[in-house]
Amino acid sequence: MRFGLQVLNHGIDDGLIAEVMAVAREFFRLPAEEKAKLYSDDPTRKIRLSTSFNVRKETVHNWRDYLRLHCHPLDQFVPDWPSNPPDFKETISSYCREVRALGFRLYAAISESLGLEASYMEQTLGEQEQHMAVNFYPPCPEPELTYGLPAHTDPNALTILLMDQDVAGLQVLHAGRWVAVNPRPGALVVNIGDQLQALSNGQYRSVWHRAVVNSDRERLSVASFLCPCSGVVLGPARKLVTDETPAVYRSYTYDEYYKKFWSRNLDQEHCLELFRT
Ligand SMILES: O=C(O)CCC(=O)C(=O)O
Ligand SMILES: [Fe+2]
Repeated sequence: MRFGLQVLNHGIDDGLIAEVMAVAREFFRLPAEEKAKLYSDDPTRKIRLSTSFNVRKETVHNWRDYLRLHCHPLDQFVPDWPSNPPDFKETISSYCREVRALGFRLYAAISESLGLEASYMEQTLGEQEQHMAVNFYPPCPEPELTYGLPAHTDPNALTILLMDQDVAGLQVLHAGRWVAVNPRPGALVVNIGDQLQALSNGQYRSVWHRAVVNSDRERLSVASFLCPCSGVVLGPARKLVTDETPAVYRSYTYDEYYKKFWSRNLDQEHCLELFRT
């Protein structure tokens, strides 16, 4: 399956995963006045609490609150993270380190599966930024009228998603149909992002996914995004471009891509379509 998968033997301790979900839940239970200090609708902020997807662009809002954090290098960003709940910084930092290492192991496996050097993705994508979205979907009185997150693909390279063990909500588009991804105890969901689709010259597909909400239970998810640095030049790996398989995408910098992504709304055509040769 070349678009997304659930990994079970990921090597991240179950206890740590449970702690991450617990501090995330506690964070969203803080009084609104305390959380309000972190509110911003500016997507360039390195820490911000926001709602919906991109409140500056969209006309229909989504039923989601989220805390977005930059996570690498940790010592640069952690001091500005919430100090309440008290173990937030430590728990989330430990998890960020583990997720990064897992992401790099997945890069090696993906590179080799394409016939590239194991180090190809990691080297090409460069010293990567790592972002996190802690998503909180409150119960929604009219869930048929909106989404938690509408259909989108992730603009980065690879996303590792920790989902609520008790409440389902993620759906992926598979063969033209929306399929629910039911949480499996201890599993992490790995979504291929747009940049791996480009680097693999379309052999890997960044997965269309969305989050639905429900009327009686809140739901949490913690998405970790590995993202190329902004100046990195991206495009199909040279070895994958042949007479039979010409380059599907032109080369571009991640900065150019990311700006394009955030200048649009979700639910439009795949952003990568705008980078075809
Ligand atoms: O909540 C989910 O399961 C999906 C979250 C997601 O797709 C994202 O944060 O990009
Ligand atoms: Fe996503």
